[in-house]
Amino acid sequence: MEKTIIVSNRLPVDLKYNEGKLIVKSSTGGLATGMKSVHSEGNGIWIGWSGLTEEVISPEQKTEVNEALAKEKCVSVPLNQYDIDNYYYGFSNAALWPLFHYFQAYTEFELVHWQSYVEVNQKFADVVLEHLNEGDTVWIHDYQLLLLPELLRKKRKNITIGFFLHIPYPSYEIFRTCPWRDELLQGMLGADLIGFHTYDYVRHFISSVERLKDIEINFNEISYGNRIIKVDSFPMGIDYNKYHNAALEHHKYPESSKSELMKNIDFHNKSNEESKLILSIDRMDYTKGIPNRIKSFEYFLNKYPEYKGKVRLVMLAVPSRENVLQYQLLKKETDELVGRINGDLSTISWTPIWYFYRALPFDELIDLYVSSDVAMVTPVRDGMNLVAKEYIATRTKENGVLILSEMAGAAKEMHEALIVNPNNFDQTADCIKEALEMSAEEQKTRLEALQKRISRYDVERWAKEFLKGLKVAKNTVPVQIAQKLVPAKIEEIASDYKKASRKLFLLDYDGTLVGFKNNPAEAIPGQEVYDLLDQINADENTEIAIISGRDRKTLEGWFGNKDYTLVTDHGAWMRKKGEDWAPLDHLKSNWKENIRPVMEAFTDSTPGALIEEKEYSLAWHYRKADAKMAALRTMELKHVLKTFLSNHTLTVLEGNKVLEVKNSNVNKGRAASAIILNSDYDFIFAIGDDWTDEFMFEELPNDAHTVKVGNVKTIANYYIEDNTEVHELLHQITTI
Ligand SMILES: O=P(O)(O)OC[C@H]1O[C@H](O[C@H]2O[C@H](CO)[C@@H](O)[C@H](O)[C@H]2O)[C@H](O)[C@@H](O)[C@@H]1O
Ligand SMILES: O=c1ccn([C@@H]2O[C@H](COP(=O)(O)OP(=O)(O)O)[C@@H](O)[C@H]2O)c(=O)[nH]1
Repeated sequence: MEKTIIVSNRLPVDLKYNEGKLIVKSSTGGLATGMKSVHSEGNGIWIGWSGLTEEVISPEQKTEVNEALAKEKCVSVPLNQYDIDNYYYGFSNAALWPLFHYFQAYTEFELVHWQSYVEVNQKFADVVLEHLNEGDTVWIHDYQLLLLPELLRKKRKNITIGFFLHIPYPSYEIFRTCPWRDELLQGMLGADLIGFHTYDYVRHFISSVERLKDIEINFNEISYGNRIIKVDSFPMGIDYNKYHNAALEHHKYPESSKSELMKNIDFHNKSNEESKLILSIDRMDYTKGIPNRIKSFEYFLNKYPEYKGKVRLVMLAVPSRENVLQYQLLKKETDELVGRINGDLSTISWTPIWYFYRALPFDELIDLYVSSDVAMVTPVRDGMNLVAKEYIATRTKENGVLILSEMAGAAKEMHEALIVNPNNFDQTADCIKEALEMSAEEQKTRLEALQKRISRYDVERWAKEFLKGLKVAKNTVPVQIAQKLVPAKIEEIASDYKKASRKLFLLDYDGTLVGFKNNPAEAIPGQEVYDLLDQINADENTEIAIISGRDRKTLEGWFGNKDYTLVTDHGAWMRKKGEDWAPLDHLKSNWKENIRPVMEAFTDSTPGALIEEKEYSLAWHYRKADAKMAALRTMELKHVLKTFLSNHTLTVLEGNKVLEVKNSNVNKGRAASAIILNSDYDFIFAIGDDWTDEFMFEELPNDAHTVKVGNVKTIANYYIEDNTEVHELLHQITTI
């Protein structure tokens, strides 16, 4: 039976030995808590690290551990202390984590960490491969396993692999600083579907792939090798009912079964009629904005002193990655801040901040969520943040206000929260006041909208959507690969030609009828070209259309006296056989004033590059430039141009060693359509060598014969190796 294998660094259970006894606990963290419900329902397994290193368990304990995990449908990847120090604390949490959260100054790029990251990803691959059967789906999670998709793909070409990144994907400018950026991207590209929480992360990822890998991307589809990789946004949800129902249960607690924490909260509530609780829950992580939150709370108390004695910040910070220096420093900073503020402001009956440095059991978490009037979720950067959603799910009495940082992925879906910039203490302080004073009616309206959305897009829906997307991605086959044009097929085409009564040849010029020259002006038609075309054109009922990116003047100079249809500027102008030149559309060209300086700047810094100005387009040629430098500069120019053009009906066309900006509603496809419109050709043959010719192939009827010059990706039916074969091919078709 086919199954889904979930793979993540951490298993949904955390194992510990206490005085020789094995303790099995749920892991904290959004990933573990979120995926748990998906895993428990499926028939698959979850592969990850158990939390115990190889050194601390005896062979007998190892068996006990594996049995305990098997009961939970989990399989462990054996990791030793070296792995944990270098792969987990090292590369994952001292390089990738700060880098992807824009904490560049905290980022440590150590070769030994990287080597261990590679080794451990291989260890994960080995365990997955042991459990993988034909037809299985593998869903890999998060930044600790960026290399795993490719490692699996190398061994099993046909399996379905999904990858989801739970943390932000940074802008290219940040990502490029990583010395192993190419390897990381290569690793991710082993997947069929790559998911992120938000479209911003999707955008950044695509931009990195475009700039570093120079591969073709069409909207959110990456064509890589002979596969299509889809990239999409899937905002993760929570197990809404679990939190909602637990909150309903909470309201039914008898006095006697209340936790110590709950008794303290009750005491606080009774101490002052107007007393309010503000909640803060996160792992102790510098991305969560804990010091900023404390400082803005202090700022609030000083700006609005009437709240002193009435409002408390309850802060739960869960210990996390304590071996990493920056986490230790953060703990110290937090302890000191809380100590100073409590020391400065406390009274006999009031402590402004209640601070817990530990993980709480689920029931006590619910106590906190349910008892808090306001939740402050103000990370400085966060992939999603599930605490924000959990708080909303527990507000069964339709009251409570969420203050949410705009830097959390969750802010993209939770507009009804009070959205703040966590670095703006004044704004945050005002938001705290607004939250505390918000009318019951407004609280209800905002909560209802939030609850509706969070309950609909819960974790189950998230997983379903991802798995559905994965299926679609797997079934998206790359555009058909053209077949080599063999002699038998040429004969078939020739026979069609012979039988037909109205025939059309659509011929690209550069790279097809003539070979490529370093200087475009030198690619003039030789006598051989004229003879061949004249011979074809002389055939009864046969027409020739030269369909080129060249400008009108040039083509007119070469073929003006011929009885052919001429299309220039990629389709901006056409001279139909026996007619005058006419534009295909009414086009503007004043945009050139803005684009020319950009191209000039790139020309200046790329020796050998040149600008060709045409009536309705600007082309940047780099065929004479150094290939390596040109590749880099082209990529940059393409990005700059695309950014400039996003609001215009302009497009950047990538031809053979040329980037061309032109009106997007002009292309060879539209020109080809205009030629065949209202005509009754029963034989159409089209041939071209570059990207711009694809539009022409696309627009032609299915029974047209389409040939690409060069064995590259194309939607043409056939290909020939290179342009030296073109003349002979045309000759054969028309004379056999
Ligand atoms: O495993 P740890 O090193 O102890 O860290 C806990 C988890 O933290 C991260 O969570 C992220 O995933 C959440 C769910 O998608 C998201 O809401 C949050 O914004 C992220 O920070 C990390 O991505 C996980 O791999 C860790 O297990
Ligand atoms: O004592 C605690 C505190 C928090 N959490 C859970 O930890 C997760 C934190 O996820 P979030 O997305 O907010 O951040 P992450 O820690 O994954 O970066 C949430 O599901 C919390 O309910 C927990 O299990 N025990």
